[in-house]
Amino acid sequence: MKIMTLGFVALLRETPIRCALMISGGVSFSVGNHNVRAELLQVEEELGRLEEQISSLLQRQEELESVRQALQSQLEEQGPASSSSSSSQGVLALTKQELECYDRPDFPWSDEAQRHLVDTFRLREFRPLQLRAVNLTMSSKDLFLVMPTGRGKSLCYQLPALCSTGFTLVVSPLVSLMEDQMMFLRSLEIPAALLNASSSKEHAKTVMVAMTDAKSPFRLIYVTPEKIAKSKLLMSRLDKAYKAQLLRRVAVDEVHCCSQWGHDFRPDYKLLGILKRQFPLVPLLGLTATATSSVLLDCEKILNVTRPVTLTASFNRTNLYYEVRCKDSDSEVFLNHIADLIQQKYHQQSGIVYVFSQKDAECVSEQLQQRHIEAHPYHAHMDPQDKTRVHRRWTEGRVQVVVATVAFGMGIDKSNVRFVIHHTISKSIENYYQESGRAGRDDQPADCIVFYGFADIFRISTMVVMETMGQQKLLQMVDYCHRVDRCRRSLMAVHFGEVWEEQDCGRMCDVCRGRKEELSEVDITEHAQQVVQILELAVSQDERLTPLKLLEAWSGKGPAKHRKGTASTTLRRREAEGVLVRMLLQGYLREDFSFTPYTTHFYLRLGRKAPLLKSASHRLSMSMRPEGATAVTSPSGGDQEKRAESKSKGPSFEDGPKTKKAKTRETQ
Ligand SMILES: Nc1ncnc2c1ncn2[C@H]1C[C@H](O)[C@@H](COP(=O)(O)OP(=O)(O)OP(=O)(O)O)O1
Repeated sequence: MKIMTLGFVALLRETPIRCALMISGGVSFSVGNHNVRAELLQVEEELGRLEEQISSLLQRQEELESVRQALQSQLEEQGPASSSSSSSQGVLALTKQELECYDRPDFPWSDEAQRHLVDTFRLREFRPLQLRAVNLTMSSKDLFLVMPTGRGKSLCYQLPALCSTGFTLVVSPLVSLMEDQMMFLRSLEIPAALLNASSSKEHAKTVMVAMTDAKSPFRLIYVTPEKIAKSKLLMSRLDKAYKAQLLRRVAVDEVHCCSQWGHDFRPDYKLLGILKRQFPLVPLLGLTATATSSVLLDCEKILNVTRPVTLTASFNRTNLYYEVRCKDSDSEVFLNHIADLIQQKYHQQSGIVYVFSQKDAECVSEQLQQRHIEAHPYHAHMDPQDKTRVHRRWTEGRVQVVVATVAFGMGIDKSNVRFVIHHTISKSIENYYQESGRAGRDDQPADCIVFYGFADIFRISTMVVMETMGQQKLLQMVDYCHRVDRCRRSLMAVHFGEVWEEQDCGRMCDVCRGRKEELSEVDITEHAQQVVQILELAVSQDERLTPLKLLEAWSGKGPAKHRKGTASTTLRRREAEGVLVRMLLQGYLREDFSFTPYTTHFYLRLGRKAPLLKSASHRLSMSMRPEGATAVTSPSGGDQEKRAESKSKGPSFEDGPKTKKAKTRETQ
């Protein structure tokens, strides 16, 4: 941020336009006899240049961040500090050496913990940070554990519960999540209980009595935050249990729900501070898959924990292969493509196909069934019993593919999912990370493939139009799909405040696997100028164009008035779409919406940077991979897979007679 501000001030000083900043903070333009349009163009040009400089400064900032991380880890090798173990207030709870002691297997409880890991949880070994977290909480330290979804946070309180007397109180935000956990614990024969608003009086009484009974079988008691906030009886039982030293640990799942800054704020989580106030000697373990340091700091205050140890696991899922494919506009061809993929590459393997809507879930699953794939739909409007049935049959391996909306999310914990295919892009990178992250929970290789289609951008855009930042987040997802010059992982990492270098990817994305020398930077200025002309014509006619109408006019089709005196393109459809997306991402185009009682319409309009294209010196380019140049394959890809692949690569200006013409024109 600092860099941006300084850069901005310096650039303002250089700005040649005559504008006087008024002391009141307003801006007065000394326009005089100048043509307003010319001056506006100059301002726009200057803004465009500024934006480019800001973007290169941001890139530099990113590079410096990565150098800083490298230097910090060098220091950590030599010295005592560790950023991932500090309390979120920046005061180190434990030094690096002290923390490393918690990886040792010689604590008094270590043998028992190892035995439970293997015999009770049927796992071979701890995943990174699990052992450390177990030892820290067993040593009565307050702990915040930030770990990506599916990495095994639950084990970090469930296993200690088995190695301790008394019980662990688990606060969880969703009854369905608690029920899943209960089912899981039951399958491992671990006695646990659940208290929520719909618990029967009899059941609640049994659980409350058990809290103060040293011989009670329950090792874990799950409650909703509402129950703690509203039930005096529960608090009095917990008080008694505390005094009898039977309340041994408190685990707050989804701890980010405490903070208003977190994305899932739950008002009742704000009241959980009472737990540490009433039971100061009981260690608290806060778990989350998504929390920035400011959110954690807020949680620390709300929960009344002082200087907890914070363990942060990397969000990089190294066993997942990320890939983007272009979606064929012919739905039959596209469906065949998905079906071929599932039949040839994931034969008898379990997977999920994420779709945009309930209708898509039903249609796509039906079409896959027609192609002899055992696929079933899953969406929010299904009967709960049907949902449970589909989920169960899929978990047991009797259904190969679930074709689902995002309703198929929380509580989905099948370990051997070998592929997650996105039939439509997600609405944000964070969403994509979560959804695709349901693959490969067993740490074995798995593929995450997203099919990227031009029209889908606008379908989703109208859906997220009301969400704060909805549009920006969607465009980041589009950027993730559109780019062919940057490692998919590195684009994702930014969203988790991490820096993953290409070596962290290990050639586990299509970009890193493709050959860099095949990429070409194509000048698309003239194409972009043609688009601007068409939109200017529309403005002069007081019309707005949808993306499809714009493409139509640009291809010399549709109503003549939309293309009067403008040039039509010789680009192929996919190439033309690529140019529009690039223009949208770069601010040469912008979105516009209109609302009717029944639907939301989406239009493309001239963006802030569009006037720059009037200047002869201004160029716009786009990185491209020639079609069919690289047969990228994911870990288990075969020959057939390569053939399917070459059909679906991104936009190209380089092959076929049509595009050669376009290329010649570009360089004129
Ligand atoms: N050490 C381990 N080795 C292999 N599998 C493990 C290990 N620890 C946990 N798992 C498995 C058990 C579950 O099937 C899966 C996810 O664990 P879970 O505790 O539900 O994740 P989580 O709590 O981090 O995810 P979420 O954020 O979705 O709740 O990982």
